[in-house]
Amino acid sequence: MKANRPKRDVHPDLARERLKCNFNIEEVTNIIDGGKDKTLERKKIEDIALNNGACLDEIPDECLSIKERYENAIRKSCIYSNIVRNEMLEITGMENFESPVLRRTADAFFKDISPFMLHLGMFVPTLIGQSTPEQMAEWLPKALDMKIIGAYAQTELGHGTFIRGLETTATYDPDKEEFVLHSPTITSYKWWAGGLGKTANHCVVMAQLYTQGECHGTHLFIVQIRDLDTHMPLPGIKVGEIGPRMGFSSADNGFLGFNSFRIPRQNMLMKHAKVEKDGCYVKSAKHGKLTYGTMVFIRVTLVSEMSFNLSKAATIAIRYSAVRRQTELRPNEPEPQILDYPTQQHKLFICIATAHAFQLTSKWLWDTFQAVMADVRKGNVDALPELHALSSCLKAVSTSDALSHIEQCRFACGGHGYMLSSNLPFIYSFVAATRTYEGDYTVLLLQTARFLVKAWEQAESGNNVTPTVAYLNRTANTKRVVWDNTHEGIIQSFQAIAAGKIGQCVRSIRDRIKSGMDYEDAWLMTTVQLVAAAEAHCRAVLVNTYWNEMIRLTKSSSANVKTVMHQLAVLYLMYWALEKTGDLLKYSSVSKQDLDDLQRRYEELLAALRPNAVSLVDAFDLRDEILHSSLGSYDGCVYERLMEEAQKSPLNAEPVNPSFHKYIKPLMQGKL
Ligand SMILES: CC/C=C\C/C=C\C/C=C\C/C=C/C(=O)SCCNC(=O)CCNC(=O)[C@H](O)C(C)(C)COP(=O)(O)OP(=O)(O)OC[C@H]1O[C@@H](n2cnc3c(N)ncnc32)[C@H](O)[C@@H]1OP(=O)(O)O
Ligand SMILES: Cc1cc2nc3c(=O)[nH]c(=O)nc-3n(C[C@H](O)[C@H](O)[C@H](O)COP(=O)(O)OP(=O)(O)OC[C@H]3O[C@@H](n4cnc5c(N)ncnc54)[C@H](O)[C@@H]3O)c2cc1C
Repeated sequence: MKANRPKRDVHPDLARERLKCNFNIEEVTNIIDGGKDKTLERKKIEDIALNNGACLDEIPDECLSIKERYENAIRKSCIYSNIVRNEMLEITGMENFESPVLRRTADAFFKDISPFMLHLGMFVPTLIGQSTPEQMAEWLPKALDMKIIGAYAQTELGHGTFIRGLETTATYDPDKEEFVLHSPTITSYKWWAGGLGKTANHCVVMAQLYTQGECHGTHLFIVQIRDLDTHMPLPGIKVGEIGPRMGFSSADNGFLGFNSFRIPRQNMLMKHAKVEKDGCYVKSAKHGKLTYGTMVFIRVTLVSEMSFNLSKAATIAIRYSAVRRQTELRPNEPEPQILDYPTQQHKLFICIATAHAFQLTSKWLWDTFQAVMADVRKGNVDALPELHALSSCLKAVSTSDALSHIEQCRFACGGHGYMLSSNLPFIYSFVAATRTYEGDYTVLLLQTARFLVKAWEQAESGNNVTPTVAYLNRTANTKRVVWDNTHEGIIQSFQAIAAGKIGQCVRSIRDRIKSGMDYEDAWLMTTVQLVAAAEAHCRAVLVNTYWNEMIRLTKSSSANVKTVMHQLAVLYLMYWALEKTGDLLKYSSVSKQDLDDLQRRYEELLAALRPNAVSLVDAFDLRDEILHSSLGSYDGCVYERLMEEAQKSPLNAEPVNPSFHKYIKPLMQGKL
């Protein structure tokens, strides 16, 4: 199914915007991609995948029934997997099957999500992270070659957050050297796993391991659930799709129940613990939570995923705002482009800056993750708690911020932003799920808070703490930081806010314990503050990392690229300082006058960035096929595209809908 898009001239307003650009767009693209080579590789891969037009649908996905949409998604997934397998991995290298380029290119095929996403996204990473070398040799080639298709079935109907509360059991039978998987209650049914409902023939299952009459907690198992030839569920397996959702419409999220279903002993993923033939349980992991490794990996990758989604939304909203004109400023003058309104700039320029902040931070987080995992492979797990705390809060805050900024982008496009053809509702509903999956926002911030409270106590007693909380050594015992409106001063203020809030949590917990509460209740009563403290810590990490990375990556850039990248980072610092004025007043010496000055400088910065706005989103280099937007295409022919998309509505296929004769006419004639 191919559809040709008419080639149009660029809208004159957008053409004029591009003439105003005063920096080298390609240099900024290279910084975002991680280097010139990476940009070239990405473009090459995008050309291979997209130049034959295989991804274009004649009928928009949203106009299809649930079944048609799923079938179309499978059709495209197969085309796309073939391209990935035969052509793209040749360029990235097999080991880079998780490359962001593949993820980005996939968006040209799927407005929503591919049913295969969780196969490459979670099933394969779990095999890599949780298998012994023998298991990896057995399963990984089949998975990478799409000979088996997998899902990640952890969450149950009754429990998602509290993994230790999962109810599915895997009981070892030494006589047959098999595990018996069982779902003892309705709440123990696996629920949510992407691709599980109709697509997968295998899945990774998290279950409570019982052997020799003892429960050893949750472990991971690889389970074949469907016949490879007929695709029928195997006897003892009950599997299906969970029903319509807010988004993820083509991901066939599934349910799964086991009725004493047997799998070979070798199907327990045994990298960190194993069950011997005789049923003896042997733990090799140096850290009890290494079986949660896939979740940490995905949390890390989600930060760059948020940058990507935000860059799409910002590109759509800014190009549209350059073309859209509304309201006379003065009588008889032309209506201004809505991008000229400072309120519109306030909504949108932070989205560009945040996409940069997340992208630069994600690269740093990825390097940190790789370094910690290298240590873990050598048996050193010392840095795992810090990585868990860091990945938890960055996942929580990046998904939450991306979500609210994407909604701002939709607001910024007025009524047309509400159209599915703008793609903003799809981007929003996709990102809405990220705030919940892979660990809910509140739950993950509370994990970070546990780490912060311990770090604060260490710093309070004069001990050195780990790098991301090193600011506590400086600020834990300080009352208020002296306000300084330079970038260093603002970063230090964020650190002071974080330290102040963590300290306040520690005092609240101690006061509550003194007044007779046990530790658990004192902690529980303090959780509202603990979430805020973890968020503040995350903001301190984000501003510091973004700034340092921006300086590092622009060292050899041209002067104007340095300036514009600098402006974006300063905008990010100022935006958040102004958002947190209450905290600044509490934890720094900032005055009303200082805040008024900051507000004025922020407004001047919006004006300074205005001429480069369109070029800054052009620098994200998102092809129209990836944007899927009537409002955001490179040529800016917004109204033509809206009209073109409207024609595709199935309701426009006939001049009179049959319901007129069946219902409306009888109603009009009083015959109903
Ligand atoms: C590139 C990707 C792009 C797109 C993706 C596209 C599509 C993907 C779509 C959907 C995929 C979705 C998949 C899923 O959602 S899979 C299911 C994910 N589920 C969760 O994330 C559940 C969240 N819950 C948890 O992680 C844990 O239950 C929780 C950490 C909240 C608590 O665990 P537990 O009860 O076992 O521990 P605690 O007693 O609270 O803590 C004990 C101790 O352990 C430390 N800890 C916990 N987790 C870890 C970890 N992962 N690593 C290291 N340490 C960990 C914790 O901090 C405690 O330490 P201490 O305070 O020192 O005692
Ligand atoms: C689109 C989508 C795709 C998914 N894909 C998969 C998948 O492929 N595989 C898979 O296994 N799972 C998947 N999930 C499940 C997902 O991981 C869980 O939904 C998520 O971890 C949240 O768990 P929950 O639904 O049990 O929420 P709950 O834990 O029930 O949360 C409900 C509310 O309670 C609050 N809460 C819970 N515990 C605490 C606490 N200790 N302290 C304070 N507040 C708390 C939360 O903040 C939240 O507000 C997916 C979910 C979605 C939405």
